[in-house]
Amino acid sequence: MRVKDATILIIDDDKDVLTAFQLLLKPLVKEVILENNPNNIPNQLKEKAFDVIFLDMNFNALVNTGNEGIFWLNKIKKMRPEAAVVLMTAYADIDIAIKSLKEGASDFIVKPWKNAKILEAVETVIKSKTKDKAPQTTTGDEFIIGESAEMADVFIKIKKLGPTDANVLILGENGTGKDLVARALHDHSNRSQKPFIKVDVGALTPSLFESELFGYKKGAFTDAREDREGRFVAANGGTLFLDEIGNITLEQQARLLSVLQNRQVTPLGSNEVIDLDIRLICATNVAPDDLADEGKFRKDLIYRINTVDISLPALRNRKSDLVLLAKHFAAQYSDKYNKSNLELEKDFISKLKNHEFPGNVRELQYVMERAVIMAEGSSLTAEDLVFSSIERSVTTSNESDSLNLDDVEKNTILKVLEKYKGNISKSAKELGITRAALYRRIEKYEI
Ligand SMILES: Nc1ncnc2c1ncn2[C@@H]1O[C@H](COP(=O)(O)OP(=O)(O)OP(=O)(O)O)[C@@H](O)[C@H]1O
Repeated sequence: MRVKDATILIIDDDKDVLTAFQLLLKPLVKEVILENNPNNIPNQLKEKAFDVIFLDMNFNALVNTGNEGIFWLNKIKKMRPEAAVVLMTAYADIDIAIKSLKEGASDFIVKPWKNAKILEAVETVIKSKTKDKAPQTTTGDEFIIGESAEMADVFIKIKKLGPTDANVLILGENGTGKDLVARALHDHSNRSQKPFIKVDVGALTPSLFESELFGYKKGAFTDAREDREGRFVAANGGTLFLDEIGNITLEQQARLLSVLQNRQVTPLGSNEVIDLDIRLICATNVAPDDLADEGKFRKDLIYRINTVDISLPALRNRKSDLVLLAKHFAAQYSDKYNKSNLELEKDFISKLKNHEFPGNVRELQYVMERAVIMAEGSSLTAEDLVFSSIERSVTTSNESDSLNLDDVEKNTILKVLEKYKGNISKSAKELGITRAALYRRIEKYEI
């Protein structure tokens, strides 16, 4: 469909906004309908099919929760699922706006907006409506590969959140691409020309935590032979990426919180207070449920670092990306090792799909590098695909070709052991057998 054939509904209780929309869109589209009372939305929808609906998030100036926008969004999607809804939001409500994308909104624009942004939103949603039925092949960032619906969601968030200064918490298992996403957020921000500083806070000892992050003055402690700038100050003007944030002690959390609250840091042994202007991105492989455990993690810190979160899906939960990524790495390593671009044979792909990839994309990357190095012929066959004992193949029983009972039992045990990271008690409980019975089977199957 073309923009000039579009029928557009604008819902906002501010008459000036409605007039501005009308002046802008009327000459460009088929019809613009204005509505200043959200309670009339059902009637409007009964009368006409709209292609695009611009919906204000807050109608009552006194209650700025944005929930009213979500309420009306749900109503519209129920009555007219085919209509593309673009939410209009204040900057402070950006996290609610992001949530609205999950609830079915097609896009959102942040107030105050430029006319170009509105036109861009109309064009984008009309374009995506036109190719709605085509398979999704979004590759949001040049280096982040993925065409699954889960990754499309991630790309939208990178694009939307990048230019804001919102604190982002990236969640995901090891090797799912948290580093890449942090970098992409920085690259999409206005700070992209400024420093991007990464600190693996989970790996810092208690004494290093302070000196590394806050810096120190010469003589502040025995080994402080000269002044050293902390990572907070190094990131000033740019982005600070704190990785493995779920692994720091409660005491370290308190120190971090006070810096983030005050937006100031004092190097060890110094009286000088340094103002900070940083965008904070944090990442963790700790599951959200565990982060909610107040014995391990301060709620106030979680709130501060997590204006919005981005969850990266495990590779085993987005099999449609698996082959795409495997081909990408095959090409990359064929190039690196001066081999002609190695194709993936069918048996290679099916072996790949039967693996659980507990190490996610990083594991796939290693496996592909090894396969390319070992390959003899002009294509990759199942024989070239070797999972090391660390990344042991955990073939799910229902995906396995074998219906042999022993194989099924062995695979189930492997899967459960993997799930509980080798914890015998928890695994035995899940399998419904005693610890001794589990040990006997581990011995029997040489696990
Ligand atoms: N979607 C993707 N497209 C291309 N490469 C990817 C993708 N996801 C991850 N990778 C690659 O996989 C490797 C691991 O990614 P990354 O270091 O970002 O993961 P991580 O979640 O930060 O891991 P960890 O929790 O262990 O730090 C990197 O080499 C990265 O380039």
